[in-house]
Parts: sequence; C-alpha cells; structure tokens
Amino acid sequence: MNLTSITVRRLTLEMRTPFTTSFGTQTHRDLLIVEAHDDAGTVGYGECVAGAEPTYSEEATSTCEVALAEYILPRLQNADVNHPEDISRLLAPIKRNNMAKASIEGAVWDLWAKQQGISLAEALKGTKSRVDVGLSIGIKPTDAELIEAVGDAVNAGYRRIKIKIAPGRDLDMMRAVRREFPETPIMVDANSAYTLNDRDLFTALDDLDLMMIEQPLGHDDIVDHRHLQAAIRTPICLDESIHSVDDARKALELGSGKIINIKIGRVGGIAEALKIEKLCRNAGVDAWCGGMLETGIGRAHNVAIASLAGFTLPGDTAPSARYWHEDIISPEVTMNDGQIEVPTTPGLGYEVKTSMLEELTTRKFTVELS
Ligand SMILES: O=C(O)CCC(=O)C1=CC=C[C@@H](O)[C@@H]1C(=O)O
Ligand SMILES: [Mg+2]
Repeated sequence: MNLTSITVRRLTLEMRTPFTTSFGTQTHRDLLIVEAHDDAGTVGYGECVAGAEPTYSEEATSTCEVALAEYILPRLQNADVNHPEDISRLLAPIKRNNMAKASIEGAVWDLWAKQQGISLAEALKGTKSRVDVGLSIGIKPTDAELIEAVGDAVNAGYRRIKIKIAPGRDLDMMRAVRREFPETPIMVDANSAYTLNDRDLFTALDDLDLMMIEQPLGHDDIVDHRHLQAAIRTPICLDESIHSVDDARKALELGSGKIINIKIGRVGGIAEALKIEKLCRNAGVDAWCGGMLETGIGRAHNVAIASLAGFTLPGDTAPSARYWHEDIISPEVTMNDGQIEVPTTPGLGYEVKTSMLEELTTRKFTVELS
C-alpha cells in the first residue's frame, strides 16, 4: 500500500443540539480524525469515536491520542502493510484500546479502497444501494418534548425511533409515547443504567411492543442479560457488552440477547465488525449499525458497512444535519424517504473539507512510517 505517514488531528465540534443519555449530556464532540497518507499523495480518513470522558467505555479521546502516539502507530513503522486486514493483525498484541485501533484501521481501509478505485462499500462487499436510517433521540426533560421530537422524526421518515431511557425517565414516559405512536417502530436504549433488581420495570416495558431494549444492564455483562432475556419477550440488543466477535458468539450462545448493535469503533475496527456481521448473518440474528455521534467521516464508514446484508435493521446513521451546523465532508450525508444512498465513488465517497479540518484542528502529530 506504500503507506508513508499517519497524521492524527484533535478537533472540537459543537453539536447542533445537546445529546443526553443515562450517563451524561454532550454539547460538543472532542474527537480525533486520523489520516493515512501514501506515496502518491492519496489520503484515507478514519475517525476515533471515543467521547471526551471514559463514560461509554474505558476509552476517551485523550487515552486514544496517547495510545495512538505511544503504542499503536509505532507498531506500523517499517511494517509490511499490503491490505487493511494487516492492521488488525499488527495491532493484535495490544489489548483492547479498540476505538484507537479502529481509527487508524478505518483510515487505511479508506486509503486502500481509493487505491483500488472502488467505494468502501464495495471493498467491504456491501450489497445494498441504500440503507435504512433510524434516529436516536436523547433523554428529554418532559414527555411533551419527547413526543414532539418523536413526531418530528416520524414526519422526517426515519425507519425506526430509538429513545434513551434512564431511572425516572422510563416506563411512564414510554407509555405516553406508545399512546401517541401506537404503530411506530420504537426501541429504547438504557446504556447500562439498570440492574436485575429492575426486572419488574422490564416486564412492564414488555407490554409496549418495543422492537428491542438496548443494553439494559452492566456495560461489561452477558450473564445478567441472559437472565433478563429469559424473563421478557422483548429482544435485548447488546451494545457496550460486545467488544469482539468472540463476545458476540458467547452472548448469543448464552442467550444474553437476540440482536447485536455493531459499532466499528467499539469492536476495534472494520475487520472485526465484518466477522460479527458474518456471525449474525449465518446465525439468523438481527444486527444494525450503531452510532457514536460521528462527523461525516465516521458516518461514511457506518453507511458503507451498513450496506452489508447482515445489517438487517435500521441503524443510528442519521444525516449530518441532525448533528452538525456544518459537517466536515462534502456533500453532507442526507436522507430521502428514510434511506441514505450508499456512495459508489472511491473510498468513503465524500470529499473531506481539508481547509475546514485544518481550521478545527486544535493539535496534531504525524508519524512517518517509512
Ligand atoms: O446518533 C448516534 O450517533 C447514536 C447516538 C447514541 O445513541 C449513542 C452515542 C454514543 C454513545 C451512546 O450514548 C449511544 C449509544 O449507546 O448508541
Ligand atoms: Mg447503545
């Protein structure tokens, strides 16, 4: 692949609207954009999806910046990289640090696709020309505000609505939403805010005909989830608990959940995400592409992988305008009738606004690879 250097940029972007989950509110994204350069001047782009604080997982933007600089990128110096799958092999000795590893691996996938003159979706063997889009709505202070947000999302054509819940903003709120929207495909995401002591809450939510309940229990659990899944009809979807294809295999064997939320960053990169997609597809298990409030770069990666057949349900891949006053890609990701067209041009299929990227860069470093 004639990789010559990797540049890591730290950026801060203000979100168009604050996003609240059971573990906090985000008004800005403090993130890393990773560039993979080759000797022909082609650049591949990846995005590190960690949050500013280690509250979704053990990774945060700063831990990823250090991991890339001190442990990950040095392993690529003078290494033989002929295909993006070489990256996960070279980085395998590094435990976890999945979001940091995924950011460079994604940049190399984009570069490789550009070198081959094919779209990232084609490089990953995607089969869909359009992907169904869901929307994730953060916790709102009142039921009225939430019902208004759900109505706007339904009118905008989203194929499913995901609603964040947390203790005190759960059953009554969801009953109110279901009364207003009796037919709409609706799911909830608890982000690990509950325990098995809340079993009665989930048996009550069982009556609301939800598509799934995402990550109700511990962020690193698959045993308690198994007991809860045995007690309710609604499928449990696992997000934070799944860091690898082995985690997914064990969770499905145990019956800890019936749906997998696949996030490229959470599982350490595209190569691992492809293994989980294949596992789910072969097992007849539904899977969908989760989101991490990405810029258009990470969003483009998500659209590409969501084009694979094993991504059977709408993902958290809403258009750029849901998140950003202005995205760092052109054109922005847009949606029509609840679907996003999968780009067919080389790589991500979107141009990165390099001058805007430079303006937003608060600091950067470059590692020469050869
Ligand atoms: O719209 C998106 O990008 C998905 C937003 C979303 O639901 C999440 C983003 C980041 C971490 C979590 O809070 C949550 C999730 O669990 O998927
Ligand atoms: Mg989630």
